[in-house]
Formats: sequence, structure tokens, C-alpha cells
Amino acid sequence: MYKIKTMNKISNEGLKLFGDLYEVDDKFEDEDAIIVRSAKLHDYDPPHNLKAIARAGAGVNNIPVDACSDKGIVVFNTPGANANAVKELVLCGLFLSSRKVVEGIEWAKTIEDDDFGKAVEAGKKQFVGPEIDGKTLGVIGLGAIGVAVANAAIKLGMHVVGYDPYISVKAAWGLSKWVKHATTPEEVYREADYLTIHVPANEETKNMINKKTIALMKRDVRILNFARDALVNTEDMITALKKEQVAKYVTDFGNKDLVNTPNVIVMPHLGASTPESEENCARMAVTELKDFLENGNIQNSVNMPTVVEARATNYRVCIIHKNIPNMLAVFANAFAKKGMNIENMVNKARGDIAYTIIDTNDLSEDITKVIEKHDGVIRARVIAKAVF
Ligand SMILES: NC(=O)C1=CN([C@@H]2O[C@H](COP(=O)(O)OP(=O)(O)OC[C@H]3O[C@@H](n4cnc5c(N)ncnc54)[C@H](O)[C@@H]3O)[C@@H](O)[C@H]2O)C=CC1
Ligand SMILES: O=C(O)C(=O)COP(=O)(O)O
Repeated sequence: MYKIKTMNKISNEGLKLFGDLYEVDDKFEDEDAIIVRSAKLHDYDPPHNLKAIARAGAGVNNIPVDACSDKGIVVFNTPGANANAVKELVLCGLFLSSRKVVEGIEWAKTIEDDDFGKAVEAGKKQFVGPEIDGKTLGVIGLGAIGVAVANAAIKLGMHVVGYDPYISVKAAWGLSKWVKHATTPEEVYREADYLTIHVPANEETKNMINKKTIALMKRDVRILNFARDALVNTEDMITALKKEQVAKYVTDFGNKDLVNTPNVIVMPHLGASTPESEENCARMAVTELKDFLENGNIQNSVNMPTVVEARATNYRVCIIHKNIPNMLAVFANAFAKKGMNIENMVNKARGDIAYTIIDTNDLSEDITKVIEKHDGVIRARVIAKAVF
């Protein structure tokens, strides 16, 4: 039985795919794998048995990815599985940033006049806001969400200028030909009437929206942040709003200072909170974990290479190791000494780390111990045919 620990509420539509070989609980202390959404794992002390963590979602900044790599724990995410949900909320945010709908609704609740209609007609002039048609949307980060937002904005009649120095081939294929490609973020900042950011939070992107970058933007720019709080410097944003450099800030990642600042709309991290997205993410995360635990296959990992091999033998030995010379010779030698014949072997590297799968019909019980003794080997595991 594999033990799966849930660190957040995960859609049952996904969890039920685990099947009979699995127990799922939020209380295990010796789990084989974790499935998580936004719960922070930086202070979590992983049990020795933990082999994998699946983030049912996109952002992995709640997971200590480097420390996991050092321990041979594979970290997965579910690319694109919640992108449509986020795109729809970003479009909602785009309209809310423009038309004073939120302010108008709040004001309507305060009307005490018996003639409600008359009060509305007299008061509505306070809530005039511009149309988005014909305006320019700047998109920083053209991944699953950025591309979906850019394409939708084109269909809504906007001009779109996008920036992503690391755009994937898949994303580039999906991007509307009408999106202007910027070669620097500054170009986007200068041209945008509306700016939306869809990049991961990391050292490079931290504080990317700050007083210097805001100073490059048009006066009255409207900024949307459905990516992460760390991308925007809160103090600089509040100052820019007060000086009316920024007309509106709409974010899924608020804090106590922002929530009470005029012209800020804070949503409580609702981007991926749709049944469709929760199911998509859970299904994808469960499928990834099952294929790794049962077959050693790795797909959609953020810290290990992609390795997917069909099973054809009685045993599979899976080795996570450093990407250094001589490792394959070490494994082949260990197999030879134990009289184990290699039927199939695949090795892939990603940065400092590498992963090797060796398929065999023979098994010497202590092969993993022998392999793990060698410098550079992080973790070895045998998966028997009985499991699949
Ligand atoms: N509000 C919410 O509930 C959600 C928020 N998110 C956030 O949105 C982010 C993006 O999600 P996806 O589009 O699914 O991820 P993705 O990985 O498909 O796209 C991210 C894109 O950012 C680009 N990028 C990285 N560094 C960049 C830089 N310095 N400048 C410009 N582009 C850069 C990458 O090349 C990639 O194309 C996630 O990392 C997460 O933080 C994701 C899902 C839900
Ligand atoms: O996928 C992401 O990066 C998200 O921010 C979604 O977070 P959630 O799964 O809704 O807690």
C-alpha cells in the first residue's frame, strides 16, 4: 500500500483515481508522497520514506524545491491545468479595473432614499470608467495563463504587447499572431494602458513591479496581479496609487495594507477555485504520482528530467543521482557483480541532477543498497512487477 498525504483539500474526482493500492489521509507521518495546493512546506520535515510531492496547481514557491532535489524527492506540478480558471478571473479583473463596478455596488447598498431609482440616476456619475476596446494590454509572462489572457484580450478588441524571454515552443504555437512581441519588459511598461503579470515568483521576478518600473508606465495605468504577492512591492504600489500614477490595482494576492487602500481590489486567491480547475489539477497530480510510484516514470517535474518508459520486465531499478561522469559505469558494474542482466536502460540529466531507469528480469535484494553506497547516488528504488 502506498500512503498519500494530502496537505490541502484535494478534489475527490482526482483522489479516486488512486485506486486500491493507495491509502489517502492528511495525518500520515511516513507517507510515500504528498499532494498539495498552496500549503507552505518550507518548514515541513519530510519523512525518510517521502519520494514525491505533487503540487495540484502551477506555482511551486510553497515547496522547498532545491532541498527536495538534494534528498531525491521528485516535485511535480500540473502545467496548464488551472490556466482557464485563472484567465477567466483575470478577464473579470480587467473589467473591474476599468469600470467602477465594485465601488458602484458598495454605494448602491448605502442608498436610503425611498426613490431608489432617482438616487441611482443622480449618483451614478461618480462611477464612470473607460472601455477596454482599442486599449493596450501588456502581458509579462507568456506561459499557459499569459497566452490564454493575451488571446482573449485580442478577441475583446484590445491591442496586446507581450514579453517572455523564455517562452516555450508550445506557448509560442498557441499565441495569437496579433500579439506584439516585446524584447524588453520596459517596452511593455511604456505601452500598456493595462498591465497583467503571469510569471513564477523567483529571485529574478521578485519585486518586478516597483517605483522604478511604475515610473516608466503611463499615468493611470491599471495593474493586475494574479500571479504572486512577491512580484509587486506593496509600499511602492500604495505610494503610486496615492499619487494617481496607478489608477487601479487588482490582485489575487492581497495583504492587510492593500485591502484598505482606495483603488485596490483584493480577491482572496480565487484564481484556480473552480470545480473544473480543481478536478483537472487533482487528476493530473494523481496521474503523475501513480506513474512515478508504480513505474518510476517522471512527467511534469520541476526538479527532475522527464523520463517515461513502458514497462516490459519483472523489475525496474530507479536511481536519482548527481549529473557527474562514471555513474552509468557504476550501475552497470553493480548489476554485473550481482549477476543481474540489463534489458533496458535510460538516463537523462537536468542541470546538476540525473535519473536512470534500468529494467531487468533478475533481482538481487540488496542492489539498491550496493548502488546507494556510491558517491553521487542520491536515492535508489526497485519497483517489482507485482505492483503494476
Ligand atoms: N491566482 C491563482 O490562483 C494562480 C496563480 N498562478 C501563478 O501564475 C504563474 C504563471 O502560471 P502559468 O502561466 O500556469 O505558468 P507557466 O509556467 O505556464 O508560465 C510562466 C511563464 O513565465 C515566463 N517567465 C519566467 N520568468 C520570466 C521573466 N522574468 N519575464 C517574463 N516571463 C518570464 C516563463 O517563460 C513562462 O512562459 C504561476 O507561477 C503562479 O505563480 C498560477 C495558477 C493559479
Ligand atoms: O496553481 C497556482 O499557482 C495557484 O496559485 C493556485 O493555488 P490554489 O491551488 O488555488 O491554492
